[in-house]
Amino acid sequence: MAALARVYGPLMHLKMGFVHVVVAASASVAEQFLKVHDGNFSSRPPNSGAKHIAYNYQDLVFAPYGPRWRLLRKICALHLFSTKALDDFRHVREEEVGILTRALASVGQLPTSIGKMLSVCVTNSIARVMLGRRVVGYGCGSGDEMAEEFKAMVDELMILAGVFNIGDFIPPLEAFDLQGVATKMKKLHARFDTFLTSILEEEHNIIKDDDVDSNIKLLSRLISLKLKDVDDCEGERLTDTQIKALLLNLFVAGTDTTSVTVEWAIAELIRNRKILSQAQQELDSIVGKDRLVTESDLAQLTFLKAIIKENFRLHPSTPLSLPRIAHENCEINGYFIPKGSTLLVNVWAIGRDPNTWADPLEFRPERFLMGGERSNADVRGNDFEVMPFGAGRRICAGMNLGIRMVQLVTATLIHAFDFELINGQLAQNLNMEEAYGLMLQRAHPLMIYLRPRLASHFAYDIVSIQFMALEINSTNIDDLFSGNVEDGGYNGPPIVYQDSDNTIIEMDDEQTSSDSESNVEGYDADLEGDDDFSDLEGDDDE
Ligand code: HEM
Repeated sequence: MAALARVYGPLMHLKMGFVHVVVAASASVAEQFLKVHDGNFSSRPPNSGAKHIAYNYQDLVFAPYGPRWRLLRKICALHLFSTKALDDFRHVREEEVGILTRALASVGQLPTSIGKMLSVCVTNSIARVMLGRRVVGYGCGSGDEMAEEFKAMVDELMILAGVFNIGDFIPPLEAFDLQGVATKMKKLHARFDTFLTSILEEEHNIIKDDDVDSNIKLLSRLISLKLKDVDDCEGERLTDTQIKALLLNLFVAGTDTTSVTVEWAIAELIRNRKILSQAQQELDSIVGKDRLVTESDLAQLTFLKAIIKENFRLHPSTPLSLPRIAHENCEINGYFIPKGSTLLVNVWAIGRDPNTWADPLEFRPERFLMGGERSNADVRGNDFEVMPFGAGRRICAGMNLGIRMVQLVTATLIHAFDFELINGQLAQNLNMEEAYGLMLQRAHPLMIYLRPRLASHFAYDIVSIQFMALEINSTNIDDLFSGNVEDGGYNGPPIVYQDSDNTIIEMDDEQTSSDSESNVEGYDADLEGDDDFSDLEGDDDE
């Protein structure tokens, strides 16, 4: 599509089956759609994934713009992604990144598929916040059925989401399900629903048992919001189905987007050694070599943040963002856009547009530093030249969490390790090919050796855990500390903790062992409403 735009211009019309698709491929055209005409493009087009997997549009990602979307979005903005909510769970992310670091350090001389490890770290960070438990382990061939099932479902969902389903573009053929996509989606939905229903039922029981601490988990908070009215949502109330759909969204939208971004960043840094050592110098001077990076260090890591922005420019994890649909006819840059057209914003092409960026294919974080060509540019939807999270009303709901996680994990990895390619491969020959799909995956997963570079006792042997704040149940404590790969838990040397009085506690062996029917509503039912959420979004200013 980027190549087509070079021939046909930054505003293109494609006819895909019965569907009119318009593609925006320059910053100024994207601004027209996502700022000037954002209200007209604030729903997503109908699609089989939303229907068969996402509880028939009962989720946040695909809900039509209207009261249901507003309710879910407000709940997320206030309870999940506000600065306060993110700060409350900062320790969980730091602990999970600490566990990742330990796991990577314990791999020793073996090559590591870094992307897989990153995915486990991000998934568990979200799971512990939402559910109070980890759901995937670092071990392979895990004996933990739930973890195995979860991982298999997410992998299958990613494959199905990337399939070009003919029925979505030629509606009369939808019923025939020529590729068998809808059938696979329905089966996958049933598995997800069993998984999510059991989690929800368990949580309902805990709340009935009057567990005072359970409200720490965000899932309990969501359940407690079920009976409450939320302003401007026209009496729409949260249902169990919507809670399950939201959980599904958070795991699917929040995990691979983040881990894939970090994997690209590490690949870029391996190819650009000078930039890597400049970042390591910054980290050594601000964090030192005796501990891991924390979220409170991030504000001071100016160069690291420029690296992350440059990486978002070149490797946005959803290269065509998520589609939108025109609610009414409109005119953009003199072109008539008919009602019902699908909008794709080519975020990938915009980030590489030679009319905007000097040497667009070069990895040059300095462009985002003082005196650089885009020193003030941000990636939060205000600058249309670089918008990995989209923009406007439907901008990524988890953006603040995504940015924090990408910054923290990338900073920790480059601070704690040096990287070496396998088989004596030269950095300049590293294959940077991209795979086709909804998500911008690497065609060749990054395989590397990791060489620890910090004082080992502090950085790799101590994970500072505040026991009081931990929300993991007993089963999952086993997973977390298990030295047994078969359990799907952490497999490394004994973990030493520091309690709140800074007393070092070494864990001994004993301690270390171990309604799926959607509430179907007319899709077009509630496209009205005109809200600006700028006041509600977590203001996670750098
Ligand atoms: C590097 C990390 C991430 C990237 C690059 C990313 C990117 C995006 C993009 C491009 C969109 C579509 C925006 C639009 O239509 O304009 C989106 C939507 C969304 N994202 Fe993210 N995302 C990331 C992380 C997360 C995380 C961590 C979560 C939650 C745990 C999340 C949850 C969502 C949700 C719920 C939506 C739908 C919002 C709506 O339709 O109102 N994302 N994301």
